[in-house]
Amino acid sequence: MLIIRTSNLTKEFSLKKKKKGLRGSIQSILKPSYQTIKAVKGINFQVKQGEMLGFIGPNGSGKSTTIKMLSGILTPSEGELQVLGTNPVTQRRKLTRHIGTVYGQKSQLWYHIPPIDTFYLFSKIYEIEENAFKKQLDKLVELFQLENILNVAARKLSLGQRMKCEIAASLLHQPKLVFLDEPTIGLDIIAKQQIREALLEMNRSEGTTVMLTSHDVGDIESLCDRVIVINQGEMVFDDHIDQLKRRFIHHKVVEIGFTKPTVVNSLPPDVDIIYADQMNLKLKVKHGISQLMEHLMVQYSVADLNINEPSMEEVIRSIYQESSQEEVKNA
Ligand SMILES: Nc1ncnc2c1ncn2[C@@H]1O[C@H](COP(=O)(O)OP(=O)(O)OP(=O)(O)O)[C@@H](O)[C@H]1O
Repeated sequence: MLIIRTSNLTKEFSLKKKKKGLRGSIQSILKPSYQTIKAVKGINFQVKQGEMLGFIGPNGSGKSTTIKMLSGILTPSEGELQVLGTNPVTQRRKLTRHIGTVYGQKSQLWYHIPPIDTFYLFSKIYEIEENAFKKQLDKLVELFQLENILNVAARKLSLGQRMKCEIAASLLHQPKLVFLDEPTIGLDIIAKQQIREALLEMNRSEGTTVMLTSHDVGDIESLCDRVIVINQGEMVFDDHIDQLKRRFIHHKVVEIGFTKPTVVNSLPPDVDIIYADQMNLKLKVKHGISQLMEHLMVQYSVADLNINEPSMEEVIRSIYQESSQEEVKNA
C-alpha cells in the first residue's frame, strides 16, 4: 500500500530583494523587487506502508520544505501529492489525525507544564478514546523510558529527555506515518540509541511508516533501509542504503600495521595517505588494490593488513562536498 506519492512536486518561494543602506531600504518599501527561490524542483517518489525512509541532503537542499508540503503546512507551487490517500492541502485536518510530526528544533510540549499534561491535552485534541490512549501511553512510557520525567515541567527536562517526550507525543494517536526532522540533533549517544530502538519497535509492532531527515549518519544507518538524497531541490539518489556507497564512493580504505618502525617513501599512483605513523599506515585506494598489496609485502615488513569500505559518514561527506563544489561552480 502506498502511503506517499509525489509527482513533479515543486516549491518556489518569492523573496523580497533587500538593497543596502537607508536609501535601499526605503526603495525596497516603495518599489519592492522580488527574487524566486526554487527550494524543491519537481521531485517524484513513492513510499510504501511500513518503510523507514531516510531523507538526506546538505543544508538548504529542500528537505524541510518537502516535509512541510507532505504534512500540509506548505502548499506546493506545482505538481501533485497524495499522503495516506488525501491531498494534504485540501484535506489537512483529515490528514493530521493520521500523521505525527517532530521538528528537532521546535517543541510541541507546553514549556511550563509536565509532559503528562501535554499528553492528556493531545488526547483531547486528537479525540483519542480513553482506553486506547491509556494503552498507548503505557506503551510509549515504557519504550521511551519516561516514568521518571512524566511529571517534571518540560522546561526542566534535558534535551534528550525532552526529545523522547516530543517523539512520544507525536505517536500518542497511533499515526500511520511519522515525519521526523532532525529528531536526535544535539543528543548524546545513549539518548540517540534509546530513540532509535523505540522507533524501530514502533515500526515493527505497529507498522508505522517513518520519514526521517537527519545529518546523523548513525540515525540513517540504524533506522533506514532506503535513502533519498536531495541536493539543491533535486533528487539525486533513491535506493537501498548499500547502493549509496556504490554510487558515491569509488575507493577503499586500506589499513596496514608494520612489525617494526617503518617509513614508507614510495606508493603506487591513485593511492593517498590518510594517516601515517611509524607503525601504522592508512590509505585511500582508488584502483589496483592487488598491486598495492604486492608492493607493500615486498618492500616492507607487514604484520597486519585490512581492506575496508569507506564509512557511511565518508559517503555522505563526499555527496555534500560534491554539492557544495557544484554550488561554487554555479555561483
Ligand atoms: N519560508 C521561506 N521563504 C523563503 N525561502 C525559504 C523558506 N523556507 C525555506 N526557504 C529556502 O528554501 C531552500 C530550502 O530550505 P529547506 O529549509 O527546505 O532546506 P533543508 O534541506 O531542510 O535545510 P537544513 O538541513 O539546513 O534544515 C533554502 O534555500 C531556504 O533558504
